[in-house]
Amino acid sequence: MKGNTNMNDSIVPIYLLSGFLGSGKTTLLTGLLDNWKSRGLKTAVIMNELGDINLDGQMVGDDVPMSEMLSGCICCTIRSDLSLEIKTLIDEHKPDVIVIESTGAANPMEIMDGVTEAALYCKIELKAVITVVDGPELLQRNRNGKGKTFKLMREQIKCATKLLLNKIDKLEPDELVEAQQLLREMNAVAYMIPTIRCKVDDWAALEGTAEDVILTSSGQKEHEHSHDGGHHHTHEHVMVMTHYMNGAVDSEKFEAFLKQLPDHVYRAKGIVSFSDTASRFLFQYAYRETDFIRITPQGDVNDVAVFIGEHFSKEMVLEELLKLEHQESTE
Ligand SMILES: Nc1nc2c(ncn2[C@@H]2O[C@H](COP(=O)(O)OP(=O)(O)OP(=O)(O)O)[C@@H](O)[C@H]2O)c(=O)[nH]1
Repeated sequence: MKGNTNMNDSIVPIYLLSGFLGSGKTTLLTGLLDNWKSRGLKTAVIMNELGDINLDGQMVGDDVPMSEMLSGCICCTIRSDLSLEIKTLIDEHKPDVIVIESTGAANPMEIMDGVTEAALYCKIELKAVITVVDGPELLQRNRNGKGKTFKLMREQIKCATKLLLNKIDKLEPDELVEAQQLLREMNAVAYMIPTIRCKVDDWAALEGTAEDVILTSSGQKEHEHSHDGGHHHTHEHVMVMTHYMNGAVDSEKFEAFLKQLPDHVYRAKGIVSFSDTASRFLFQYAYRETDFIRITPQGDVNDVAVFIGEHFSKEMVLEELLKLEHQESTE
């Protein structure tokens, strides 16, 4: 903190990133960080993952202060700690801006409460709730029955002040119109932009003003999620499986394994070492698509695979993984 003469009298803007699992929140975070950095702003990040390790953190540079809230969802287990996290980040790092990336299964209303609480003892302002929407997924979930997951998606859309309709490269023109209309029905006021890989040209429009947060958060009254007595969780049907890898696996066999995951696993990611390449990879899987990025992990990071889905067989996934590991150790 030497030489930091920041009086810290200014109000620290907070941005909340929300969106369903795999919609593109981390992709957007990377863009926001680059943008703020290029303007000389120091950003701090609060990340929350459902599961016990934070993989998205690997995508954030060493120079960005980051606080990780793991094992659970900000809104339920550690909601009151969120305000403390915010205060600690401000005291220790004096950031110009804070961004909170919430787990895809979180209800942003609860996180907004935590941010509001923090405002009691530090100078912060929730500037925008940015919800990233997976275009194809929205249309599909809207057509095929409207279960709990769809409800959660709608909550995230409803309380947004900024909506990114993402993955439009996977939509036909008429589907794009349909998705835009659907978003407008759910949220008539938010600023909305269609994007591919969350690419935004007008960052200023995304940063927005505080007024629109207040405007939409008044919708909170309609919101039935209660933490007293009933304790309804909007995401109790979401399952997570974490497996720490026991060794390297073959890259092609691993990719084939990902592509054959049960339908109910809608998200997987992790860090793997391949027996046929020298470096480690961050892998991503969302809706039948895989993505591999070569990485040099920060600090001591284990090889691990995390699977998120609704009621899938953890045993079956584990069995397949062990088979892949075993094949390599015996060859
Ligand atoms: N085709 C396509 N793929 C995209 C687009 N945006 C993101 N992706 C891919 O979708 C996957 C998920 O993106 P992330 O940014 O990690 O999504 P996320 O919301 O942070 O995921 P979680 O943190 O797991 O909830 C990655 O493999 C991205 O490369 C897009 O516009 N089009």
